[in-house]
Amino acid sequence: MAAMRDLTEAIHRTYAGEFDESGKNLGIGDVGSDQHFGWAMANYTVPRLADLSDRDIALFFGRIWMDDGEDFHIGRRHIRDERNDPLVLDWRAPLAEQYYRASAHDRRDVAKRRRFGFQGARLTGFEDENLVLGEEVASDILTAEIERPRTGPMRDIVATIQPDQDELIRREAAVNLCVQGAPGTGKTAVGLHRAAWLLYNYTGKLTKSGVLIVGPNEGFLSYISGVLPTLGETSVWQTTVQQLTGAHTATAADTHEAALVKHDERIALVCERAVWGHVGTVPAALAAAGAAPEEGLLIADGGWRWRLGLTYLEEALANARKHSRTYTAGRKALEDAIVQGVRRQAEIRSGHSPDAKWGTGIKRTPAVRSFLDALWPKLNAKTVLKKLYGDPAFRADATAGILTEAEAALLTGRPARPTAADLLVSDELESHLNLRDPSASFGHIVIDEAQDLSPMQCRVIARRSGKGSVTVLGDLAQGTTPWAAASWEDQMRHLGKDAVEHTELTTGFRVPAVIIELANRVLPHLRVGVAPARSIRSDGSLDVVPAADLDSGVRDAVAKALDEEGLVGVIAADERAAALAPLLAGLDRVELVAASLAKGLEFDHVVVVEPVEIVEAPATGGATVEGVGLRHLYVALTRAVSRLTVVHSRPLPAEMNA
Ligand SMILES: Nc1ncnc2c1ncn2[C@@H]1O[C@H](COP(=O)(O)OP(=O)(O)OP(=O)(O)O)[C@@H](O)[C@H]1O
Repeated sequence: MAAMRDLTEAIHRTYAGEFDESGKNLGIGDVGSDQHFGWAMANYTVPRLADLSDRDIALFFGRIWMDDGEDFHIGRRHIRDERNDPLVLDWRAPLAEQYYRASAHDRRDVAKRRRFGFQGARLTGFEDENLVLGEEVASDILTAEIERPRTGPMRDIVATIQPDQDELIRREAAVNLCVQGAPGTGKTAVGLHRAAWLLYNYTGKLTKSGVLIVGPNEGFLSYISGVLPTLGETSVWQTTVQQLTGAHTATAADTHEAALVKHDERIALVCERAVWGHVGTVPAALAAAGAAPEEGLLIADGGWRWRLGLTYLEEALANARKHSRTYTAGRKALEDAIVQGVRRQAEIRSGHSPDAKWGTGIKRTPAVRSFLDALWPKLNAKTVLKKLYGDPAFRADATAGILTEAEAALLTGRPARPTAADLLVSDELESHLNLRDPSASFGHIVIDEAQDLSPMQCRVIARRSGKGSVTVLGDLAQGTTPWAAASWEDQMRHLGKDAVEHTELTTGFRVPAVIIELANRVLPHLRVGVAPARSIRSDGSLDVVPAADLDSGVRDAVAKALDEEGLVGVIAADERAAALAPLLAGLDRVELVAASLAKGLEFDHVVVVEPVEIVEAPATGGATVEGVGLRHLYVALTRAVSRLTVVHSRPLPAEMNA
């Protein structure tokens, strides 16, 4: 690695020098080709140098001996010798697949596998499996890796990726994956490693179109933010669904009922009708342009007068409707057809074809303009939204047969001060008006906690996916929004993908068996048909502590938790969490988390405070949503890597009892 670094440094010195030199004699605006090249090389070498300077990282974590006598080391990055032969294979290289997938039953030409254990860059041990002899070792290195105390953000799992995870990570780029997985089964880890694998194996295509990771909130994003950079990927966009949909710029709030309607998939139909319903009929448009329908459209062009008959106009309208993907393109097609009709007459009369400037003139004639404005008026999303919200007759037309009258009445608001849901409606309207620039679509989108997305949010993401593929990760049992998905098939339909591979993960890596057993008691009460997690972990501890005084119960539990290594997460109903803040202020290694924001996170030790309050708490926005509290409790109970303490002063919710 030192040799590779030296070489990169030499390249950097050469080209950085050239870059500076070539810039010296250039005037403003001049760019020499050497400078382009120097700039490119400097850009290439700087991140590569940073990558190669990381000393506190093991160069490899595995080794395989093949049947033909060859052997390979597997590591986080490719390392080669001075003859350019590989010394260590990047974990994403095709051959590394054998390291992860080979088993005694399906050896894949692997004779022997060795796993190395590391602490930082220090080798701590190794385990061998002689697959020819049918050996399969329950890996202590994997167990130690999972149980290693958390110090902060999520870590990569490259050294211990399991075969079923590897299969998902390495599915080819065109495949749309939908992964249902119980808590702690590694969904987030799979999604992030899949992004890294795709970027490595489809570099050309994906670095251009981009890979996007969508997460539920900023806390979650910062928790996962370090994983891809440690794998050498810094060019991935990570965003929350709120940022993607613009919801973070919303300046007003909807009532719970209004938000429910605005997030509903039927709004997509309303939007379609609200836009396309503006297209009128030819006779009415002729009348509006001051012409008698039977005369057709009369166009004065200098000394000439042209006439387009009713049949021609009807046909042009039908064609524009049929062949245009968006409303704005349809208007243009109709306008072009009008010019084309006139042009044909002009050619017959004069024997030659008029130029483009003449065409522009025809479009600008008062007759054509007023006819077009009446038949196919110019629109933008804001004006349509304003009409939909502010014009009862228009709204009634746009929603008839789609929404009930009571639901339609909830479609109100001020587009100038939009709510988060108004931005979704606006985005939907815009999609009927104008085609998105295809280059603004991502080649691949990884969507985590996807069960929480509403149909309208899914559609916003779908429009940014275009022809790209998606990896959709989530757990129906952890759905806590009022519009959480009840089925993955529906969710994938909203995401615009019909060819989808569905899988379910059930091997739990995070939560030890004693703790998952408690959470699994709650699972049947959530009424979702998902499989419970089976933990691979027999360690861990669970304490249920009744406390006469909740505050002192929490204080004692936290003090005891701090006796052990690692992070302590205190999870309480949102209001209770706010009240506990002074009690826990300034404590090192302790994080206080509102139950509604605990999703996706994990801590070595979790203290769940007064479960019954978490069950009773209203959903975000103050509304009562059937069953959401119990799902928050299920999420809270499944955040512990090693130890869970439940502190309660009121009786436990009945669902927690065996
Ligand atoms: N193969 C593995 N080797 C080591 N650790 C792993 C492995 N797979 C998962 N883990 C660890 O298990 C924990 C849970 O993984 P992750 O957060 O990806 O699960 P999840 O399914 O997204 O959970 P949730 O649904 O609760 O958000 C993480 O600490 C992750 O690093």
